[in-house]
Amino acid sequence: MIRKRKEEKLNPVVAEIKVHSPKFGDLLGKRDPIEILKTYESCRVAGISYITERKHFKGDFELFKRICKLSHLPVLRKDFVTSKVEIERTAEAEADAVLLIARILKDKTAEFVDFALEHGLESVVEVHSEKEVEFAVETNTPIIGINNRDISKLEKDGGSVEVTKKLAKLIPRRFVRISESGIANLNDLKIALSYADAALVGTAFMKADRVEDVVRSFVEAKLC
Ligand SMILES: O=P(O)(O)OC[C@@H](O)[C@@H](O)c1c[nH]c2ccccc12
Repeated sequence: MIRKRKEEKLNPVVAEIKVHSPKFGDLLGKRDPIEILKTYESCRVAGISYITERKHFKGDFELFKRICKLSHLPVLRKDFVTSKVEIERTAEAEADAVLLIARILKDKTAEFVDFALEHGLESVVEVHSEKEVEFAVETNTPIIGINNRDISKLEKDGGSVEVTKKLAKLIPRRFVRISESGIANLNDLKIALSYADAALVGTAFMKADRVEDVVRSFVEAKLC
């Protein structure tokens, strides 16, 4: 008798290929970012995130385009987008989603979300405060990202999933909610996924000695 393989419930984890952090410095080392991508994919993460910002995160738009072309998973472009040209570039790169930061765009957030949707991109509107949640819920974005850190502090603040706990309940369930940043261990992940629909992790994966082991532990952990 062949036992039916029990449907494995995987945790919805978006894995970030984060090559540099203002707080920790170089995260990539001598590794090939495409190998990191393949490792993430082999661990059955839900999606891929990549920061294209150059100055503080050492992003590389050409690498971003390669990631979009090579990955079979949804790819999110993270940057401090302030112009619609950047949305067009994201769409031309054949990405699936673009981060739009409510702190930056404020009352232009809704217009930028619609522009992204018109260009075939999903948007992730990022919030870190109640005020920013107010901007986000007025838009047509399908996804709201709760940044557990204050992005203006460039990661110099710790970042706690308590921010997700505080803001998630202000976000109607018609939105997909992603808890982002400062998710360092399975306890953080458990809290994040108690309030949000998915979790986005970068540093904890990139700093791991054995990336595959840590990513797999996050994706396969029994959290309930
Ligand atoms: O490395 P962490 O703490 O797991 O965080 C990842 C991601 O959330 C973070 O890099 C991030 C969230 N929003 C951003 C906007 C721009 C640059 C980076 C980010």
